[in-house]
Amino acid sequence: MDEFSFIKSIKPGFYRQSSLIKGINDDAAVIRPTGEDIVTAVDTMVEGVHFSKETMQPYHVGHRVLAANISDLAAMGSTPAFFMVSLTIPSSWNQEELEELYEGMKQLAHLYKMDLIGGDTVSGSELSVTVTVIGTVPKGKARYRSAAKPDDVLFVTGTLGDARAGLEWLLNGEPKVDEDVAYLVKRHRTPSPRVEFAQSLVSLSRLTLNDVSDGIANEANEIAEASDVDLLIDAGKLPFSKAVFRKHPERFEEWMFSGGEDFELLGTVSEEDWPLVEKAARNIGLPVTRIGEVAIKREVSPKVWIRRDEHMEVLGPSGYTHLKEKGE
Ligand SMILES: Nc1ncnc2c1ncn2[C@@H]1O[C@H](COP(=O)(O)OP(=O)(O)O)[C@@H](O)[C@H]1O
Ligand SMILES: Cc1ncc(C[n+]2csc(CCOP(=O)(O)OP(=O)(O)O)c2C)c(N)n1
Ligand SMILES: [Mg+2]
Ligand SMILES: [Mg+2]
Ligand SMILES: [Mg+2]
Repeated sequence: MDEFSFIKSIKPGFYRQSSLIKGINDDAAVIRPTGEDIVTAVDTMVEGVHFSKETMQPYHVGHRVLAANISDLAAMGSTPAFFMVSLTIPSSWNQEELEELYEGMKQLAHLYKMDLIGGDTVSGSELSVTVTVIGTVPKGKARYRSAAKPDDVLFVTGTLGDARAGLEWLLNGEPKVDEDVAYLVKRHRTPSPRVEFAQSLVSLSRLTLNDVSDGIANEANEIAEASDVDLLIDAGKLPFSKAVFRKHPERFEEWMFSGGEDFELLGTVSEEDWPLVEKAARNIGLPVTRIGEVAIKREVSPKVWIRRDEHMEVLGPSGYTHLKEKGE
C-alpha cells in the first residue's frame, strides 16, 4: 500500500466538532474559534525509547501516544477537540499493525469526541509517532505551573509508580500473570488522562496543574521553579496501589518519585478551595491525596523538599530525562 492509499484508509468518515471547517484532504485543516482560548501541545513516541515490540502492541502505542497528549491538555484544564498524527514508518511495520495503532487512538478519540484533522506520513528507520492535540479552555482558565502560592495544598491524583512497575514486568517479569500484574501492565500500556478531574475544577479562580509524565521528582521541580516557591512533600503520604506494594516492596518508593508515565495530575490549590478538589475527585471516583504544601523559598533558588519524620532533604529532578550528558 502506498502513502496515498494509506491516508485514505485512516481518513475518518465523519467529524464530531462543529468548529471544524476543513479536515483531512487539503494543504491544512481549518478551525473557526468559538471565543474560548485555544490550547495546543505535541508529544512524540519513538520505538526503542518509549516502547518496544516486547512492551507494547501497536494498539497500545496508539492509545499511549494520544493519552500522553490529552494528559497535557488535562494539565491545562482544557477540553480536547482535535489531533494530528505525524508518522515515520519503518519497513518492519506492516499495514495491519498501522491500522491497529490507529485503532488505539480511535478509542480515545471517541471517548473525548476528538477529530483527527491531519498529519504526515514518511518512511524511516524506526517507528516514530508524533501527535499534536488542540483543545479549548474558557478564557483565562488555563492552569499554569506558575500559579502556586505559599500555604497552598499540594496534591496528586490516583497512584504513583504503577506504570514503571508495569514496564518492569514487561521487560523482566516471570511469565505468570496475576491480577496485580494485569493491573500494572494496563497502567503502563493504556494510561487514563485525568481530563474530567481538571474540567470539574473550572470554577476555581486559581489552580496549578502539571501532568506526571517523567515522574513527580521532575514535575514538582517544574512547579517550584515556575512559581518561584518551595514545595514540601511528605514521603509517607504519597499514594500507591496495593499491586505495586505487593510486587515491588523495595523499589516502589523510588518509582513513585521517578518512574514516570503515570499521567496523573500534580497540583496546588488554596487551603480554602481544597475541599472542592476533594469533592470533585470523589464525584468521579478518582482518588486525590494531599501530599504536602507550598512554602516560601528557603534559599535563593526554589526547591522541592522531602519530609520523612522530622528530617528534610532536597528532591532533585530525578525523573526521566532525554538528551542526558555523557557519564550521567
Ligand atoms: N523541540 C522543541 N521545540 C520547541 N519547544 C519545545 C521543544 N521541546 C519541548 N518544547 C516545549 O518545552 C516545554 C516543556 O516540554 P516537555 O517537558 O516535553 O513538556 P511535557 O513534559 O509537559 O510534555 C513545552 O512548552 C514544550 O512545548
Ligand atoms: C521500552 C521502554 N523503555 C523505557 C521507558 C521509560 N520511559 C520512556 S520515555 C519516559 C518519560 C516520558 O516521556 P517524555 O517523552 O519525556 O514525555 P513528556 O514529558 O514530553 O510528556 C519514560 C519513563 C519506556 N516507556 N519503554
Ligand atoms: Mg513533551
Ligand atoms: Mg506535561
Ligand atoms: Mg507530555
